[in-house]
Amino acid sequence: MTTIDVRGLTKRYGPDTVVDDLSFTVEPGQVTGFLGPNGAGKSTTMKMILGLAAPTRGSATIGGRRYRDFPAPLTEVGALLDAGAVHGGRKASDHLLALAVSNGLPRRRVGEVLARTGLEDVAGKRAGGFSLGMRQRLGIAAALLGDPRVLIFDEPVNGLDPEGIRWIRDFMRSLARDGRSVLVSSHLMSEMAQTADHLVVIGRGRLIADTGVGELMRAGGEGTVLVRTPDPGFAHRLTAAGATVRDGLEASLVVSGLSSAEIGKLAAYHGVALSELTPQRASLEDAFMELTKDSVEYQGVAG
Ligand SMILES: Nc1ncnc2c1ncn2[C@@H]1O[C@H](COP(=O)(O)OP(=O)(O)OP(=O)(O)O)[C@@H](O)[C@H]1O
Repeated sequence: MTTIDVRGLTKRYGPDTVVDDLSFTVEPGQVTGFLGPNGAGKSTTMKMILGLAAPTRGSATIGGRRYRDFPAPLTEVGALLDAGAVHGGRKASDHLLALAVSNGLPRRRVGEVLARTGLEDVAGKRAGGFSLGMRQRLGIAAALLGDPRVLIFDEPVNGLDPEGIRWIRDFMRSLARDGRSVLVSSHLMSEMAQTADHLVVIGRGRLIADTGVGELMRAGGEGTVLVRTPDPGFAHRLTAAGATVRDGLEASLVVSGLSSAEIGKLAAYHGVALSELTPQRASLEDAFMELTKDSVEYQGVAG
């Protein structure tokens, strides 16, 4: 079982600390989503894990060893940082074969990874003519060549159409089911909510949350309750009972501070008819915005 261990990882570029004392663990058998707004330091962290950038302080190890200490890194860790990094004039199979041969991997792996990523039919086509989704698959095929236990993907769904996103999502999950450790970055909570089991959230280089998807949902707040009633005085009764009430869409009331059961009892006590009483779960997107609101680089101002 191979984990990624990040301990006190710090990276400075000149006066800027872009990764700041970051510690987290990526466990096998699950997809860990690595989330943060643009510029949060996700790519820099991944590069340090992969030995492509040197930490200013701290360490990033895979199964207890640094990336650059692996004699055959591709058999330990597969990574996709930039799907554009493929020689456009080369056929997909030749691209993979060149990688396999130069890394001492068996040639049969080329056929195996082409099959696993559904690229068999286009194996003889030049990568330059591939759609972004196909290039992404080719990058993933390359990452899988050494059959590594650990996989790292930087924003793999960026720019993909819904079908491509679906494919990547299912593929990440299948890699985790194999028992591999999968670290995937994204700046979209909505995407990660459907893909990841565990979330590591950073903002301005610092750890904000290291949590299961379900726990984050609960931490996002107890949510609100949507109430509809023809009784114009009920809002006042809710406030008097300790709730916070604001006007929602189409004459509804958005109530926080009381559960739907408590609101129902209050209505019954006062003989008020309710036409709707719906608990609203805080979405992961809300939880994420709440967590990272102090760390986004540029905040839009609502008009
Ligand atoms: N080589 C470098 N030299 C100087 N600054 C850098 C370098 N690489 C990254 N940075 C800065 O470090 C910060 C973090 O960048 P990074 O790419 O790691 O963030 P990110 O979370 O991956 O963002 P995004 O989602 O936009 O890719 C940014 O402010 C970026 O400008």
